[in-house]
Amino acid sequence: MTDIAKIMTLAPVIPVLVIEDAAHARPIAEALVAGGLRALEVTLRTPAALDVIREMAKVDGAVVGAGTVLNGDQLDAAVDAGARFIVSPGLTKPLARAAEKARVPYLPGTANAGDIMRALDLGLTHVKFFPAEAAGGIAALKALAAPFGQVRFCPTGGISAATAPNWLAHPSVLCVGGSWVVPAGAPDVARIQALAEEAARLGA
Ligand SMILES: O=C(O)C(=O)C[C@H](O)[C@H](O)COP(=O)(O)O
Repeated sequence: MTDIAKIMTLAPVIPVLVIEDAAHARPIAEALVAGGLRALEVTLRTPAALDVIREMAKVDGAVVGAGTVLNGDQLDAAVDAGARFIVSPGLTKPLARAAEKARVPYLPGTANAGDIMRALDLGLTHVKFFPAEAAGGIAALKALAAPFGQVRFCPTGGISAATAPNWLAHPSVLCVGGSWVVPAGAPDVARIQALAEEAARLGA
């Protein structure tokens, strides 16, 4: 199983996907991969999410993960559906243990020094910084990165194509996450591919 560092370095941006209709899954994943984004985070926020993971997992080049995973049952369901990595908005010990048991790469959300220390206690050095803008923005990330030199971040939450380069410029940031690459509603695959191409060039 690929480790989370490899997944975080496949591209500068992990698109965060909220997809209502499993019929949209494959065309969206194909457009994202064609645009250069391979790690795709399907949030478990819609009833279709597990079917979306199943469909996207069939797309060549896509490395499909599950986001908004809140507990071990959801983690197991996502892995059964084909998720190859797991993302959560926060960090709990039971979820970290479930990821370890399932041997699936796991990116937990952290927002402050205590969260990061709990992640380190659990052997997790690669974390999300969420909600990135609301939790203090780049100034907060810089302050947190100083005492945690070994930690690598994926800031997510409130980031756009315009602000992503500022985050990616920080040496502790391997990638950013964001929902801007796939606008809500019926998919416009040409537009999604163009947004993915732009995102794939960020930080280059
Ligand atoms: O729930 C999770 O596991 C998450 O990953 C949270 C998402 O990353 C953010 O909600 C995306 O934030 P926006 O790009 O501002 O829409």
